[in-house]
Amino acid sequence: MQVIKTSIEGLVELRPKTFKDSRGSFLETYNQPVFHELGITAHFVQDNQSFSTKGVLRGLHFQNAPFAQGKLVRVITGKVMDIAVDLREGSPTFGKYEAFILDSETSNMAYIPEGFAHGFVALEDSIFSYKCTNVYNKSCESGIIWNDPDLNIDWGIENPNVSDKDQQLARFRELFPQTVS
Ligand SMILES: Cc1cn([C@H]2C[C@H](O)[C@@H](COP(=O)(O)OP(=O)(O)O[C@H]3O[C@@H](C)C(=O)[C@@H](O)[C@H]3O)O2)c(=O)[nH]c1=O
Repeated sequence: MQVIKTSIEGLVELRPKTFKDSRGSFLETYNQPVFHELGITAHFVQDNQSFSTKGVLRGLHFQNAPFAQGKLVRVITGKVMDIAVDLREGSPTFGKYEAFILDSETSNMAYIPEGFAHGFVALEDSIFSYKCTNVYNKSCESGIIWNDPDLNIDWGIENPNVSDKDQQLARFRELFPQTVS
């Protein structure tokens, strides 16, 4: 398992070793002792899967305490651009984001700790799979509008397919008024 650090503390890309033979391929997507050794000691309690057609954008989502979620994300088929925004107050990279291209060919993953908003856009029809460190809690759901002008995320797409719910999400400066000048 190769770990690639990002400019944001705690946010990493993971590249598992894939074993290929005449039958196909094999890889470990999660191995607790290995992850612990890599410094990812999160305890996962829920696994999710979604399917998105090309052009679908989901996010930017997070859950508030006490149901904040760390996420280990990857695609099973297809390709997405995955976005994680640092919302940890006091973090030197607060309000900054990182983008990952996740695809089934490289089987790479991203580990997104608690305290981040998360979203992705499907660059192909994609099955997206992720482990979470906390369970779903509807009343703790929150999010930021995908095209927020303060976050200024380059999604690389003009008119993504966004759910009605996600189109109603708040602006970054509405949620964090004290941190935006
Ligand atoms: C996230 C979630 C949704 N649901 C239900 C609620 C709703 O009826 C239906 C679809 O929910 P959503 O539209 O919120 O699904 P989706 O937009 O795929 O939500 C996900 O987006 C990505 C970007 C994330 O980071 C995830 O944490 C999660 O928020 O599934 C659950 O039952 N359990 C869950 O854990």
